[in-house]
Amino acid sequence: MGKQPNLYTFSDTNALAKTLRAYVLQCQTAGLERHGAFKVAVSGGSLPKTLAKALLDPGNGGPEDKINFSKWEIFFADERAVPLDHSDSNYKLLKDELLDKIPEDLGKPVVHPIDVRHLDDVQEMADQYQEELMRSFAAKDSVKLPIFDLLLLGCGPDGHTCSLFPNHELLRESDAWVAPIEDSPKPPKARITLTLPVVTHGIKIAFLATGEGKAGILKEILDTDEGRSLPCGLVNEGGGERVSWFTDAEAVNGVGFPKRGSL
Ligand SMILES: O=C(O)[C@H](O)[C@@H](O)[C@H](O)[C@H](O)COP(=O)(O)O
Repeated sequence: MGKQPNLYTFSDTNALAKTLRAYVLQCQTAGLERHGAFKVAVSGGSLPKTLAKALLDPGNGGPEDKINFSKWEIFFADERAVPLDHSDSNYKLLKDELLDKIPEDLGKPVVHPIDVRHLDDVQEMADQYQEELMRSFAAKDSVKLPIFDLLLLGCGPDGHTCSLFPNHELLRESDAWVAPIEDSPKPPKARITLTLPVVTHGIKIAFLATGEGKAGILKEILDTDEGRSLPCGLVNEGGGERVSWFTDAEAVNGVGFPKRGSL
C-alpha cells in the first residue's frame, strides 16, 4: 500500500462533527478551485445524521467557514431499490436529516436521486445512475472513472461499505461505475452501489464509524492482514492517504493503528 489512511478519533459525535465540518470545508474549497463545484457521494446508515450535525452547525461565522450548498452536487454512494419516500430510502434519510433543514442563505444543493421508474430492474437502475454520473462528470468513453471531490462512507459490522459486501463478486467489478446487487446481506436485498474503482478514485474518501458496535471490525480492518481484504480494507488499500477515518473513542477501543491529532 502507498501511504496509510488517517485515523482521527474524538470523545463523542459532537467533537467529531466539528472536525468533520472543517474537513468537508477543506474539500469544498479544493473542489471549487478545481472545477467550480463540489461533487460529493454519501452513504446511508448513521452517516446522514452525523453529517447534518457537522454541516448545519452555525460554525464560527468566519469567511473560511461558509458551506456553499449552491455549489454542491450530491450523489448516493449506494441506494436501495425503493421509492424515494420509503423508510428504507437513503435519499429520504438524507432529505429528512439534512436537505430539508438547510437554511435558505446557504443555498440549495443539486441532488441526484435514483430513477425510480426502474425499481423492478436493478441492472437498469444502475445503468441509469451511471448515465446520471456521466451527465455530471464526463462520458464513460472519454474518462476511465468519475472523480468525486469527496465520498462520505459508513462501515458495516462485517466490514462492508457502500453496498460492497465481503467476498461478494461485485468487489471484482472493474468496468461499471455503478453496479446492481440483488442479494445484499443487509436488507433490503436489491440496491445499487458505486463500484470499488470509483470509490478509491475519489480525491478524498472519509469513513464515519462511531459507537462500541464498530470496535471489533475497526480493529480487524486497521490492525490485521485479514482486514485488508474486507471492502473497507480495500478502500484503505486503494485510497491510502486520501482516506480518513472519523471515529469516536468507543469505536477505536483496542485499535492499535496510529491516530492523528489534527487534520
Ligand atoms: O445503505 C446502506 O446500507 C449504507 O450505505 C451502508 O453501507 C452503511 O453505510 C453501513 O452499513 C454502515 O451503516 P451504519 O453507519 O448505520 O453502521
